[in-house]
Amino acid sequence: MSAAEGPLVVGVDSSTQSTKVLVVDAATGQVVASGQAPHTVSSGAGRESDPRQWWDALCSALHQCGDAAHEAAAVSIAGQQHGLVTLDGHGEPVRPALLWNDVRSAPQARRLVEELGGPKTWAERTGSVPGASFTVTKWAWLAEHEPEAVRSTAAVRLPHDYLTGLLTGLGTTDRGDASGTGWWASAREAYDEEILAHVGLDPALLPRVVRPGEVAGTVRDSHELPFSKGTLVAPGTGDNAAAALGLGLRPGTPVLSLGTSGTVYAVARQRPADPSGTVAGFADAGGDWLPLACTLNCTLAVDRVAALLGLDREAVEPGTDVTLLPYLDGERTPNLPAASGLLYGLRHDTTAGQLLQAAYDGAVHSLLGALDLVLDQDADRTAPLLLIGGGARGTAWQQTVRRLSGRPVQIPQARELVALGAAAQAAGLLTGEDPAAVARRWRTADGPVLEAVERDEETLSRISGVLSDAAPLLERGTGGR
Ligand SMILES: Nc1ncnc2c1ncn2[C@@H]1O[C@H](COP(=O)(O)OP(=O)(O)O)[C@@H](O)[C@H]1O
Ligand SMILES: O=C(CO)[C@@H](O)[C@H](O)COP(=O)(O)O
Repeated sequence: MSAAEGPLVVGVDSSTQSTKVLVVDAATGQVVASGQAPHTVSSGAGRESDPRQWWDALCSALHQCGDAAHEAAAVSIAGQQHGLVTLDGHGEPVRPALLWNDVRSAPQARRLVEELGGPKTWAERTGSVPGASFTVTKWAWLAEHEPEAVRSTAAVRLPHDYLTGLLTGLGTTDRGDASGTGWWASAREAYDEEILAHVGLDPALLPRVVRPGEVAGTVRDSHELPFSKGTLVAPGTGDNAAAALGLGLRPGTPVLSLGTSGTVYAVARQRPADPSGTVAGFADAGGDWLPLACTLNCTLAVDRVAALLGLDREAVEPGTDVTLLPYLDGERTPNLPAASGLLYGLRHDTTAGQLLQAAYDGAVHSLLGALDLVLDQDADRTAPLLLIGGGARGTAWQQTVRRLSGRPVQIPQARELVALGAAAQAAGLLTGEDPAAVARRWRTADGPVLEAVERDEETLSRISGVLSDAAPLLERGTGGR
């Protein structure tokens, strides 16, 4: 037996690049064991992953935790948002999942927005104007390009629903992840039958939306997993909503997450409805909301630029006039799905380190541009930005965010806040507490605060200028996609 004070809980983050598992002492928040296993994502025109690989990665990461997972009393799965998982009558994937960063459904997104009343109507109805990341546009793309796959589909799931379903044998989701589909009416907190009918998706194929604090099921007999039979399974949620739980976030505190995606968000009491489409009006995993803006190009894009230059990711040099818009995967914020990377202002004396700094600046510019739109009128605009995600460990990321935001930046010492948020949700099932209160009790957000420095307005306006002058090129794309 472990020397834990309380029952053990398991939190899972099944994100784009890997699965991370934490076994946590519910009494103290101490991480007693952890595991991680990678995923592969297709390259080329689309971004797809085989859902069975997420399950294998989960099994592998859990086994790395040894006996601790076997002792756990509850588990919760958080996952990358939006991905379209199509299952056949035997629960097997019909085809690989279409991921959040696959921009092939941009034409379907434009068409759906037009056909069903325009951006304002969509924002009022679902909280968001769906872009290519949203599940509804991926379903529309599939119906157009692979109608036989649609005909073979007996169940539609999001990544976290798929894994939760394999644990429990039941089809469930939660309000946080459901709000990223584009077929969940945020005003009514129910599936939107009219939108579903419009895209030809039978609501019977969708999972039941489990309420916050409700048990989604129990772990069924599985020789593959180190869980005990009967371990409670929490609703789970999307990864950003889980990180909000994991930070014990209170309304109005801004978070900037640097991972495969870049995201900026806050918890809000008011239901968001941004007709510009920049802010997605997600529900959080409790009873509140999670206005959020997301970029497709964050740590991977900057790491790619570093690799092209043959530099370590920290080898930045200051003093650049070069602008690099790192839209290697197309972009979502700003909404430029056909865009590719753009370099402007190169001179004989530009150094490789300056080019790398320009990539960081370009990635952070997009996120900070959306920050004011994410925060509502009650937010404290001088409060520290909480910096999380794999990139938050990098000095170049920390200093770029600090310089371009002009705000204090707090770096929580706890790592893996998505998995910690899932663990807090699992702990809440056992203790009856609000999961965000559990995370506050665990002091997950504690960490050093970097003082504010003067905001680098010159760089911000130079990037904004290039972005607006290059708009026709970026909108048109290179034709390669
Ligand atoms: N020490 C570090 N400094 C800067 N970046 C880092 C560091 N460690 C990891 N990263 C970045 O973190 C990214 C992964 O972040 P993570 O939040 O785990 O991603 P995701 O959850 O989207 O899979 C990697 O792409 C890598 O660039
Ligand atoms: O699409 C979004 C948010 O709307 C992304 O944030 C995904 O949820 C993927 O997350 P990571 O794998 O980067 O954590």
